[in-house]
Amino acid sequence: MTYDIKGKTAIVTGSARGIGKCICSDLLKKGANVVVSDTAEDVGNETTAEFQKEFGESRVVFIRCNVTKEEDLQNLYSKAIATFGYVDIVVNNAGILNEENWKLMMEINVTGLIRSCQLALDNMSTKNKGKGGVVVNLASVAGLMAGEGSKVYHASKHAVYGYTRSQYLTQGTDNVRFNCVCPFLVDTALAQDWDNSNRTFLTSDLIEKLKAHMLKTEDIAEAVIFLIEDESNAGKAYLVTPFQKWDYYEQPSVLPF
Ligand SMILES: NC(=O)C1=CN([C@@H]2O[C@H](COP(=O)(O)OP(=O)(O)OC[C@H]3O[C@@H](n4cnc5c(N)ncnc54)[C@H](O)[C@@H]3O)[C@@H](O)[C@H]2O)C=CC1
Ligand SMILES: CCCCCC(=O)/C=C/C=C\C=C\C=C\[C@@H](O)[C@@H](O)CCCC(=O)O
Repeated sequence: MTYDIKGKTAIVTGSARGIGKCICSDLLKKGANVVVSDTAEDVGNETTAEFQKEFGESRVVFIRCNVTKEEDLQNLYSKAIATFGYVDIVVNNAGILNEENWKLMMEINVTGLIRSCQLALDNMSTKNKGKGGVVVNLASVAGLMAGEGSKVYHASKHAVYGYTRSQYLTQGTDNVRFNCVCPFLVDTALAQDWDNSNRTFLTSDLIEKLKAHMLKTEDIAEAVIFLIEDESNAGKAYLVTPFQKWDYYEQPSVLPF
């Protein structure tokens, strides 16, 4: 079954630039109203003005939100609802790669994402008189495999994967659909940082190979739109790599019953 994005309202965290910005653009093309949200206020306002010019002033707003701050997240949801009437779609995209400041990375990549999911449920769950909705979380292939150079980043993305799949187990009572997308390396500022910080761990040969296969932000936005529209695969992780056909990641079963 296909979920119709037209006329729906979407929040995308960390969307001033990079993958998040591209997701906003595709959601707008599909007819959604969009909340651009980020800590970077200047870039966020520029991005929003760009979108307003292309898609109309009334369809997109910028709301500043640091996902590590409870009051910012609450303000994000309440202002989005005050502006557009309801929130149907949430893309938890904000994320950093910073092994030195690993506690902040866990706060952004894991704690902030989980808190945003809880607020999505508070506002969208049919148990709370919501109309249901869709949440897509940005995990990574780093959430499905080991990595010598960015161990805490890998741990954070394993957490996103585990949390998203666990939400699926109760989605029947909430009518809020959860999926995560697990991209390979994407050509953004974050990937550039990873390249620099991994030079001590990875051979230059491997780095060159990885860089030669970088995805584009458009690839990830396309995958996110696909997940939002595909109502039949809730709870699953969607693997997006340049090496195979994009597909749902099948985790082996652990329980013998
Ligand atoms: N670039 C890559 O190779 C891959 C990225 N990802 C994930 O995709 C997501 C987006 O990454 P990129 O676009 O590559 O990075 P990016 O660095 O280009 O964009 C991230 C955005 O998040 C914002 N942000 C940072 N801290 C924030 C906070 N506390 N609250 C709200 N916003 C905040 C930044 O200001 C920035 O606009 C991240 O979750 C990342 O882990 C997943 C797989 C591959
Ligand atoms: C790993 C942090 C990078 C941030 C971007 C991201 O989220 C996605 C990265 C995509 C690919 C990374 C590949 C890394 C490969 C090496 O670390 C490799 O040596 C790991 C081998 C692991 C294995 O199980 O064979």
